[in-house]
Amino acid sequence: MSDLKRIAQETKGIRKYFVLAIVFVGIETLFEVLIPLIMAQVIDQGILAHNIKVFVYGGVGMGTCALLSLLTGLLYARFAAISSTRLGQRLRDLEFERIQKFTFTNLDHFETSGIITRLTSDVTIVQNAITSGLRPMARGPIMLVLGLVMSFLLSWKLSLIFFVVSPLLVLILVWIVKKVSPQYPLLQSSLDEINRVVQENLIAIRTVKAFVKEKAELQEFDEVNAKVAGITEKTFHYALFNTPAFQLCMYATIVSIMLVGSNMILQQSLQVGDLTGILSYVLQILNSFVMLSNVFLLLTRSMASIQRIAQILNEPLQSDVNDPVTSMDDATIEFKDVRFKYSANAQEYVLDHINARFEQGWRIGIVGGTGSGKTSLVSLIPRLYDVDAGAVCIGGINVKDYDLSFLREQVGIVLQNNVLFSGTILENLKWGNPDASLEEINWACKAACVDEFLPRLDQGLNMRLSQGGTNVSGGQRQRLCIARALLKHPKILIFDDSTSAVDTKTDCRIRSSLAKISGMTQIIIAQRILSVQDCDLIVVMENGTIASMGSHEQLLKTCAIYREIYESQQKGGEEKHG
Ligand SMILES: Nc1ncnc2c1ncn2[C@@H]1O[C@H](COP(=O)(O)OP(=O)(O)OP(=O)(O)O)[C@@H](O)[C@H]1O
Repeated sequence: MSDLKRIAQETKGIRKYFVLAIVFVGIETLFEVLIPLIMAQVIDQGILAHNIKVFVYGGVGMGTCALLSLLTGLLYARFAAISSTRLGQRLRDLEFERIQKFTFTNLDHFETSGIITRLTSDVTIVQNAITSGLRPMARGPIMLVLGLVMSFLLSWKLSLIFFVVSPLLVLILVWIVKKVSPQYPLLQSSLDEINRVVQENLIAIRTVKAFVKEKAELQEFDEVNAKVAGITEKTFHYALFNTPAFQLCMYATIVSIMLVGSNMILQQSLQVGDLTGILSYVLQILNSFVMLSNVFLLLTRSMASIQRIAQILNEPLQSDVNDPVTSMDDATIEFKDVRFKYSANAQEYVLDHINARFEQGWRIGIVGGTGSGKTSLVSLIPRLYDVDAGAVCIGGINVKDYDLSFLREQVGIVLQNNVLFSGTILENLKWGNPDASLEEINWACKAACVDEFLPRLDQGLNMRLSQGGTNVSGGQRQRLCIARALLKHPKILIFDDSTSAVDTKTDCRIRSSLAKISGMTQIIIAQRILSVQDCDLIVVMENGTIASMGSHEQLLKTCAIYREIYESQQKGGEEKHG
């Protein structure tokens, strides 16, 4: 219920359409319910009593009711469509806005496929609940109550039959709802799974083809597809009982009313018109039960989706401090006894007791084995993740005290697997700084060695990149990402193994251009010692701790791990050249 409240809070401006839709469907139902009552009068006091006046007035009355019912029905449909469309738009906006504020920790709580389902299918289900559910939800109770009142007015004795049949129908409907409702969350999570398989396959389609894994992929898809079909079948298997249950009860009631009613007509305690009227109300009353059970099913399905949408809207974000710092005079970075792990339940810290100081304008190299914590360490600087203990400070101020957007503007990061977006190369570069002049763009392209391959590309800066930038090589992509980050003119620039796909000569050229940029604190994570050996400080990571720090020469003398990496790379280099 709190999830429903959460969504309801966000429906300002839409509620009036929602209320209007309910009001019009209510009026539509009232007119519809009046028709059998007038019909009973027309038969008894018009046709059977040969009173032409009652017949004509009754006919006009029924026609007017039908016309007004049609008109209000149309108005209902319009307002229901507006509420549903706008609610869908609002929910997608809210979710997307929230996701943009997510940190990596938040993102770790969701699968990408689950986020996509929550933005698409779950929103559609909530919208469907309005378009298909609002009408029966309003009509059901009105028809039920008015139908009962009217049939009691016509003949209370005959109407007692409803009290025998209705509980039976209610029991069947409750059983169906109970069986079906637990299936809906399962159905939505199985849709997540199908999205995941399709998404992974499409993203890694080149790898799939290179490993000739099409069959295995097809099999995995078939399995999740069959799972979705299985759950859907199970869900609708129970839901299908609705119609036969309704028909059974309806025919049982009609037969009983006909039997008792015709007896009453014979004994002259009931008129033919009243019996016809009651028979129409039988249909209305039982129909309203089925409508209500369908609404229940729709609501349970949309409640499952509302809960999933609310998970995104309620995901706790990194809190901004009250008076956030929005200036950075000094880009010196300090790690003060930092401890960090990705999950609160994890046994061991990924980073443990990290103490280090990187002076402003320094170039800091970070090396270490895979999984030693290099990426995790630099992720704490722009608060992609937050420390569990200790503090990361920039210019003596805790990163948590900075305005988050400001902090991230000051810290550029070129990730290991940075991606480009569909659009031209120029648009991609300007993503780093929309106001960048052509002069600045040329400077960044030169520094990142993009100028080496740009003239060879079709249309140069205006070449269109495909989604993810897959129509340029890995090394070219990395260089474009570096140029993009340079255009941001950050105070701190982090390169996370971002020249791994670039040849050694180009890597060397990029490094020497970067060395010329003064005042910017640069952190370079690299596998190759060659990429960091001229740095002011080199940090050697091992199992989440700093094994050693110093210059290249110092580390060669004092750090066995560093020496080992260096020597193995020297040997590799010699063997290659030999
Ligand atoms: N999002 C994550 N969730 C849980 N554990 C993670 C996550 N990212 C990394 N880890 C774990 O944290 C540890 C450190 O990973 P990290 O990526 O910082 O290492 P690294 O030194 O940068 O490795 P590499 O050189 O391979 O990139 C590893 O054991 C890794 O499995």
